Amino acid sequence: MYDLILYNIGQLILPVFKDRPLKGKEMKELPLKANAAMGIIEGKVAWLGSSAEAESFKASVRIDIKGKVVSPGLVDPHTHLVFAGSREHELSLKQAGIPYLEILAQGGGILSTVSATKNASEEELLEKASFHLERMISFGVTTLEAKSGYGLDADTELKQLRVIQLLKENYPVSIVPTFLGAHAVPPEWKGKEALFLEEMSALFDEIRENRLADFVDIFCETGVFTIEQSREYLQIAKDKGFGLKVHADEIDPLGGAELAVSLGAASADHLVAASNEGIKRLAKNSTVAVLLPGTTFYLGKDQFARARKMIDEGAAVALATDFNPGSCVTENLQMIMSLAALKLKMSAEEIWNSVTINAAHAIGKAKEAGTLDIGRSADFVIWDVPNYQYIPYHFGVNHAQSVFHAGKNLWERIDYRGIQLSPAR
Ligand SMILES: N=CN[C@@H](CCC(=O)O)C(=O)O
Ligand SMILES: [Zn+2]
Repeated sequence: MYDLILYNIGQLILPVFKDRPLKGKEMKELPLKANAAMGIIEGKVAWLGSSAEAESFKASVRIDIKGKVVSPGLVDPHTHLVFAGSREHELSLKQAGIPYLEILAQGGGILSTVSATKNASEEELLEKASFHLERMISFGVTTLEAKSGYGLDADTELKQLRVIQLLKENYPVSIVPTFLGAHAVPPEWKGKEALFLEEMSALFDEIRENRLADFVDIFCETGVFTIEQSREYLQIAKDKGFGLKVHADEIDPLGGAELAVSLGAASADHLVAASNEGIKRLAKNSTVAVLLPGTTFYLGKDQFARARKMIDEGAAVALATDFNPGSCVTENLQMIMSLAALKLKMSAEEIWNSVTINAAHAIGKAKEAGTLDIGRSADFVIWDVPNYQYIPYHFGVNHAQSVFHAGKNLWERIDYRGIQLSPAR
């Protein structure tokens, strides 16, 4: 007796799980089951087969998918979910051509969100993050990463990490916390970056003991932290048992990709300016290149990350929203899938692998998330589309019909109910 049977699935998307991310040509393989059915017991996938076979099975609930698409729950491996305030005033600065790093250097950008976040209570941060998280879920996300990084002092960083813990307790989705205390240099620490990093690394033990973060990340960029500062900081984190992530080569080609690979980081993120050498090293290793085309789009740039070169040379690529209040203000991972098709020239198969299994590898969750198989958590999305290629193709809207985590329905689209017009007079 199944708790739930889905039948008449037009295309069931089943990305391949390996003990490392899919690389290069492997990313073109996207196994699909046609006329499929899936049985769920106690929140786990208990059976996968054909719709015809499922007809005789007993189940508490049966859902007719009507030939549409079912995929694993999407995985968003790079978000800055917890912050206060918003920065719409920066739009006109951007339109006036003031670069992102210049706004930051003038004390705006990340630093203006830092002031707002310092002044917000834990409850206020939780309420705002919950709002954004619910939106992410509505777009089909059931596993995500969430970073701190808008505190840049012990109290506020820990406050953000505690809010991520509360989100984990409040929502039946999987959230992977990352400590990004090294997100910017606070004005009072300008010129004393190494000392500031010591201050942040002094928090590692407390964070580890209280299981407040799985990963440590750093913004390695011109005017923020150098390669050498980043290497030293991340090495300490690694020695303490954290997984590593790097905001790498977003704007200038500093060698962040090379750094991430040399430290065995789980991911190098952004990579818009990654060098040929950096791409070569990614291709030879399993550090996932987490690409954020929404950020390039939102910053109004023409030069996108060289995803084609990365994949063609054999690297593992994942995609994320980078949801944050300054450089990419969207919770919509489906929109990122469209940008990946249009701006990164990725195929639909590569895109799906990038928001499922490879995204899960980038945050250490590939054994639990990113594909569907017997014994795995039943995290899946029912999509109101005729085929998997349709989602990147029809952009800017929400194609999710129902979102499930561990067999539980988290979100359901409300259909158009019609408007009662008063009779014409
Ligand atoms: N580049 C650094 N950090 C974020 C942006 C954060 C912000 O602007 O508030 C990013 O990944 O894009
Ligand atoms: Zn980021």
